[in-house]
Amino acid sequence: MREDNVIEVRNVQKKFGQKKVVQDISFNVKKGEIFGLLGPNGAGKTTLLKMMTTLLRPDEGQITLNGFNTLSQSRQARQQFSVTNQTAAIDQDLSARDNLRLFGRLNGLSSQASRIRADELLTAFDLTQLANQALATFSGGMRRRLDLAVSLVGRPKILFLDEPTTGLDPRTRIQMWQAIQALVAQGSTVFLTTQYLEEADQFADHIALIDHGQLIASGTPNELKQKLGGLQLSLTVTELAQLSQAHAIVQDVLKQPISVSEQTLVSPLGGDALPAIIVILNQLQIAKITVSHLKLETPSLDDVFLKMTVGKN
Ligand SMILES: Nc1ncnc2c1ncn2[C@@H]1O[C@H](COP(=O)(O)OP(=O)(O)OP(=O)(O)O)[C@@H](O)[C@H]1O
Repeated sequence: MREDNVIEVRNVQKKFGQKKVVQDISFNVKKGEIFGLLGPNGAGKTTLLKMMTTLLRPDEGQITLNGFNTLSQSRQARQQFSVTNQTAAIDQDLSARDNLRLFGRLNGLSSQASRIRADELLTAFDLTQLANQALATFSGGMRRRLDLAVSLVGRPKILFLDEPTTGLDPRTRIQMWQAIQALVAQGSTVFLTTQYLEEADQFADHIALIDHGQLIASGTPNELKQKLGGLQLSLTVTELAQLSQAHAIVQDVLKQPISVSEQTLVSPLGGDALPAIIVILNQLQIAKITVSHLKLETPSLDDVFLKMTVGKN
């Protein structure tokens, strides 16, 4: 294992019956990273996460957590991480504070240390006012916050999160991300699955995109966007009647596929972007085509996701 690889996934495969749900997937997660696993519904994210957290056996391949093999050293491997969505472990009849203290004790903290940790987490997750209420009275969002707080009690070296922000209101989402970033700042590594590309773009250091159980792309958000050809030109014509003429000019200069939405043309720019833009603007001027909006932009992760998974599901 390389020193800075906290998680190594090597040629992992899983079948359910005849269906190959995870097909020969390999990647590494480095210490202190937020690593996002993205993929459409049914891509195999949860299955992979279950194998990484020792809940499911891979048919082939191996996974190590801090160097411990999840099959042959499962006990040590389990000591390396915490995982959310284990709400079953939280006691409904106890208050939020008592649950956090109990988990502190179960994590080997002294009575005093678990009281202090519980209070820290209640504050971090804005649960102080509800701290003494029984969980049965909590809303879904409050439960999720407590669930994450509970998984942070022991300051895990690795934290696995399955769709941590799905269904949360914007304020709670921000709190979740702040808590995740605080944990990473203290040296932990976070592996999460998400459907929210803009969140992955903003917060993940590294992203793996899977589809039909296969790894189809992996890299930093910027690297993935570069795979789509880097910068793209977005140009809006003032008159709809001039759209097809503008389309022909852009097509002629860039020789790239152009997508059209209302009066806007979007096309990837090649390596020599600036001269191409100058030529386009000159030709538009000669043709007396007026432009209301001109923008150079990097593609979004949405574009990457759609391009790489489109038509395959
Ligand atoms: N225990 C199981 N037995 C049979 N098939 C299963 C089992 N668990 C998952 N599958 C199938 O494996 C495929 C991948 O499922 P998985 O839950 O890993 O996907 P996912 O990427 O997490 O999807 P989602 O985003 O919808 O949660 C799906 O086709 C699912 O129906």
